[in-house]
Amino acid sequence: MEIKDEGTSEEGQHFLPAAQAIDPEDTQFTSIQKIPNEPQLEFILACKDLVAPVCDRKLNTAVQISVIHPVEQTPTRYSSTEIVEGTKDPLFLTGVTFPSEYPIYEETRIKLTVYDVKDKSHDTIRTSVLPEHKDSPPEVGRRFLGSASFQVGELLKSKEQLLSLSLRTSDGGKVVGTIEVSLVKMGEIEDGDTDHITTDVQGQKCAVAYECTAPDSVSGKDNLPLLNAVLKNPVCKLYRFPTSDNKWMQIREQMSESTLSFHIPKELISLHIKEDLCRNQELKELGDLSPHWDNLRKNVLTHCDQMVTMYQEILTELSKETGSSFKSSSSKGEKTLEFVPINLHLQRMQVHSPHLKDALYDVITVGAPAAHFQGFKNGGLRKLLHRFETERRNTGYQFIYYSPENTAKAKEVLSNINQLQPLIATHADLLLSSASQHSPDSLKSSLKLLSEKTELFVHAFKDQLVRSALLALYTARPGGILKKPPSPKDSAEETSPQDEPPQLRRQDSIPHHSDYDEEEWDRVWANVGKSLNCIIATVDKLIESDSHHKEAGGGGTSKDGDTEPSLEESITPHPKEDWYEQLHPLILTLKECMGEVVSRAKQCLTFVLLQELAYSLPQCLMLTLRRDIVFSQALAGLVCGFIIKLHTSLHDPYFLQQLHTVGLIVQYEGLLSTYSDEIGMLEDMAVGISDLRKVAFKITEAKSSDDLPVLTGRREHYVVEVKLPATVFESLPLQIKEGQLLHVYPVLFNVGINEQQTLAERFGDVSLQESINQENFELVQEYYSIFMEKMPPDYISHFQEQNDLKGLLDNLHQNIQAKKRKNVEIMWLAATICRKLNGIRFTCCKSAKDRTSMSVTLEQCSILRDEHQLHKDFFIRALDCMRREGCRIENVLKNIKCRRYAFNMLQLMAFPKCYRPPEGTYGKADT
Ligand SMILES: O=P(O)(O)O[C@H]1[C@H](O)[C@@H](O)[C@H](O)[C@H](O)[C@@H]1OP(=O)(O)O
Repeated sequence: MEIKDEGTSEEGQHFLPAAQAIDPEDTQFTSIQKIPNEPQLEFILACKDLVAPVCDRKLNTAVQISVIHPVEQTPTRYSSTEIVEGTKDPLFLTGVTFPSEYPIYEETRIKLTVYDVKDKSHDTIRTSVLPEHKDSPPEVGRRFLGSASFQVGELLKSKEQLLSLSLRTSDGGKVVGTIEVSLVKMGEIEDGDTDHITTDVQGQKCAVAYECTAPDSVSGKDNLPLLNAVLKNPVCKLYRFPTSDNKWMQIREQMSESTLSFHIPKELISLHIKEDLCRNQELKELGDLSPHWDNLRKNVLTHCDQMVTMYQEILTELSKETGSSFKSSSSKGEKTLEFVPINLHLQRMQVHSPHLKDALYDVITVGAPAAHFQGFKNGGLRKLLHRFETERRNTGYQFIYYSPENTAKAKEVLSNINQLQPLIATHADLLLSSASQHSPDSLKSSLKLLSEKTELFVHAFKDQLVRSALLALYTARPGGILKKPPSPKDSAEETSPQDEPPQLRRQDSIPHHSDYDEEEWDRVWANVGKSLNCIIATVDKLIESDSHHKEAGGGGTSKDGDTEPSLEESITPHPKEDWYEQLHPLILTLKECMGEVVSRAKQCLTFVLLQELAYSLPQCLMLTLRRDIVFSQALAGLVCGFIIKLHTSLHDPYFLQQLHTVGLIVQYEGLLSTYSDEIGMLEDMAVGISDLRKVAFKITEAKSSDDLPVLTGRREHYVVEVKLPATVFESLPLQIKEGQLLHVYPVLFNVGINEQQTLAERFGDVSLQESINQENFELVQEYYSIFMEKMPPDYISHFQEQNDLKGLLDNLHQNIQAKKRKNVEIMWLAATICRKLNGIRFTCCKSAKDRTSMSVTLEQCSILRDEHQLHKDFFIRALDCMRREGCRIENVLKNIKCRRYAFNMLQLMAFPKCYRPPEGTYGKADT
């Protein structure tokens, strides 16, 4: 017989009935005193002397927790405990926690309903989220035992912060046992008799006494505004697990979305639009070209303009998503959301265990950065880019081949020019203003800055690429005919644009032209240096004659440039005018020379970019789009991970030192299979992650409390400016405060674990995974060497004592070499190495929903076992608690509105054992 509970709406912390979340009447209720960002209320549950209605078997019990808001009568399901098997005195390891945002008051009632679960496979019947739905589906597989309720205020004011409530049958009559509710304060200790606690190994007992140690603050409070601006909609879970010495540890699990999911893509797309508009303009300003090149340019411009329009449309669409901080797995193929990372969350575990320092473990979970809308029929970026480059190199009859490095160099020089030219102009104007003030000191310092920037400018053109590009452009002008065959000795590395025989189309050829005056560029370029030298000489002369003038008793010039009028001044031309007038024409010449260099260099380098775009339109632009999309998803995750890492580690001076001297390792765990579409996803992901090397961070002082990071740069190099509150910023090392760029070292290790991977291993190809793991192992080793070299010796000796990093690296290497099937050891070792190196951890699968959830919960429990002495007999129970009632099942719910991991039995048989979820939590789900 199934006994139905009264109608309640679906549980789920995000899905509060709207009225409940925003009701202005809430103000009439008594708020719970709270610490910022800490949960408002946490408690744990245990039952005693439960009476089974029919003595057919031992009880398997679970408690469902519902909330009755003061103005409402109906309970809203909030959470559940795990199922405790075979006892009438169950002690639940899954507790209850209400995050700081939750509308809960002293007047709020909590209802506790105890069920006897007969069939675990039916336990997750709560398949849809219908908060206002009053008629719950029939409770298949479990029967109602009894319920009790209390007001939050009663618990808070209770003597020992413990309530012992009678459980009654649905008619409110018969008492069927007692339920104990104990308030928990993370870091404080609970006493209790836990003789009957069930373990993985049945019959084990655990005498438990909480011991009180002062909670160590692990979350810099000064820095909270930053975190609050970035993290949204937290889901919180609470557990208590026994330690190997039979004490309790408390674990709080938290999962939050991030506003950066949308903010970073929007910033990035704006930059792409800016960059591409500028390039398109430069293409238009290339001047006259011969018909072949002119047609090519027109064609390129048509496509490029279309691309810009498309980026603008995507940005417009994204801008409509104000306040969004989450893209669900079911939206992964939506065109307008392609730049947004899939299901991005911070997964945090906070541990308070006896005798040990409180600890935080963060993993960013996110769908593998990949271009789902474009699809994977032809593979992903790693393959597509390689194929594109090879074909381009070998098909040079319509354009000149420049290698990706040279194309990147052309972009870099162009960007340097665009930055330096206005800067030099400003310094030149400042020099003139110092001259008009007749201020020798300020003149000297203006000159210094002008010289530095001009030297950088001149230096930017010291490249063979500029010369070869100038010649190439010359030949592409109307009437520019190639008279001589290419000569390898003058090589940059281009192939000829003309229809010459294939043997002449070599990688290192350069167009030649007999009429081309190769030295002309040298003259134009040298003129900048010469005019700077003239300015330097004139300034020296002016300052020298000024000091002679003063020595000879002339008009005094005070240090700050204020002049005192003298007799001599009144009869000789005013020195202020002299200085200005002498320098003014020289500055004009410098600007003119610079203008000439800029115009020539811009044109010829833009011509190099034209070559990149000319090949295989529009595919080449689609490839850029694909790379931008994948990079955007990866970048949003990275910025989120960086900010969170910064927030949690700011108090650690060694971390800060590591940050500016070494940089941070960012380790991605991939669970994709090397089969079918996921090959393409992995190929996208590998490029997206390695492209993150182009990103550097800079920390600046925030002007307001919700300052979000700002992105600058272009496709080859981005800087993310992270803003910290003044008080925190002040405490940073000087190098960071001065704006030193902070680098990241992204690495990816992938191990496919599902049934598709079995197919890949048996009948397919796993070489992609093998080469990614090998390549990335080398990167980790490189990072480790820099770390050992740059961190201070006293830190290193302590670090080596604590951690056998060398051993872990050797072990990882052996496992990668071993080529064992589904060798998950690789991921565990890589994650451990990353944590020990103070890095940022990521876990990804296609949607970051199912496999990722298995992996992060396994990682959490492994950490509890290895670092916090989780009782070994409770490992599986802890894992099941987290998978059954923890944050990750909420993650599944938020993504697909169904509380089931999307695995079937067959799939799970292919999974390594510890990646299989507990019975009743998986099944067919419409993903
Ligand atoms: O979160 P994932 O593990 O990528 O979700 C997979 C799941 O592993 C698989 O069993 C299922 O058949 C679906 O393909 C899930 O992917 P969705 O992207 O459809 O959620």
